[in-house]
Amino acid sequence: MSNGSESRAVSSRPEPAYIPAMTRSFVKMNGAGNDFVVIDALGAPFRPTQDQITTLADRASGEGFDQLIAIEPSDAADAFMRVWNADGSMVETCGNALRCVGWLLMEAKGSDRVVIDTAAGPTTASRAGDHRVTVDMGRPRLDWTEVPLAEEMDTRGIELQLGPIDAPILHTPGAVSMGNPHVVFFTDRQDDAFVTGSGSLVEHHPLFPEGVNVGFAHVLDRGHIRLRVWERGAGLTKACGTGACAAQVAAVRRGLTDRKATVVVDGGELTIDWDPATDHVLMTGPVEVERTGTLPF
Ligand SMILES: N[C@@H](CCC[C@H](N)C(=O)O)C(=O)O
Repeated sequence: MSNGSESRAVSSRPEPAYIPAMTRSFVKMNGAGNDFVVIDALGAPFRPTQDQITTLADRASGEGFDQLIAIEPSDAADAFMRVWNADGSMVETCGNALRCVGWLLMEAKGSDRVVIDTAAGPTTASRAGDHRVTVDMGRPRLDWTEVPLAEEMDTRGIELQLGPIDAPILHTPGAVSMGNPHVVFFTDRQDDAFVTGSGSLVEHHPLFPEGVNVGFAHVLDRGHIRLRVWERGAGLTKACGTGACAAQVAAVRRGLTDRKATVVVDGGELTIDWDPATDHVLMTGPVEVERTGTLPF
């Protein structure tokens, strides 16, 4: 029969602070086509090198993803979500990943609502149907950079400072932070060559020393925007959640859409509702689990 002194003897053995995982399992997920490798780092720290991330992100030889996501412990929330782009850069947040991580946490906890902390601040995710999640993305920031183009860029400014954009610019472009930085151009030119060429030009422009996500938005009517986004550190993706919020905020500010609109992206649709009562942007969209796997590190 065991007694207190025996158990004390066992627990007093020196133990390592944590036992490093030899391999690590992951869940491959996507939100409207924007895809992620999601790691459970609640029990053991996960700090991949830039080389490991870019190798893993490769769609030909690795698992392939737009962003790598780690779910970490948090004192202030249900979890902390860490985000790396496919190029290995660590960034503030990711809207589509917040829906995926929110869904995973709600499934694990059997709850309908969770709080997820990020480097951009805490967010709340709640169920909005089967494999659908709403995330409260908080208040948009319109003063995130002091460059002359910041809040109300004009077409002449773009020509002078960003180089010619080879497309009709239909409305004044906007700069919006959803915790991460976005510029939004309103144009009906959205072909791959244009989005890739102009997107990479603007992403690396000296006006944006931290880089920027670049949206190309075509307003279809007061309730619909067709959007393609060249993402900082990831290139052209099938969807960008924070980009959809930024496009809708910029469109509302220009009187082009109602406060609630559908943003049509390459991989599906996102509903974006900029609540006038709270000034918060609510994003609703799908969550998909593709498969599970094991990382080699
Ligand atoms: N796909 C994301 C945004 C991911 C980060 C972005 N590329 C950045 O560098 O800020 C989303 O759904 O919001």
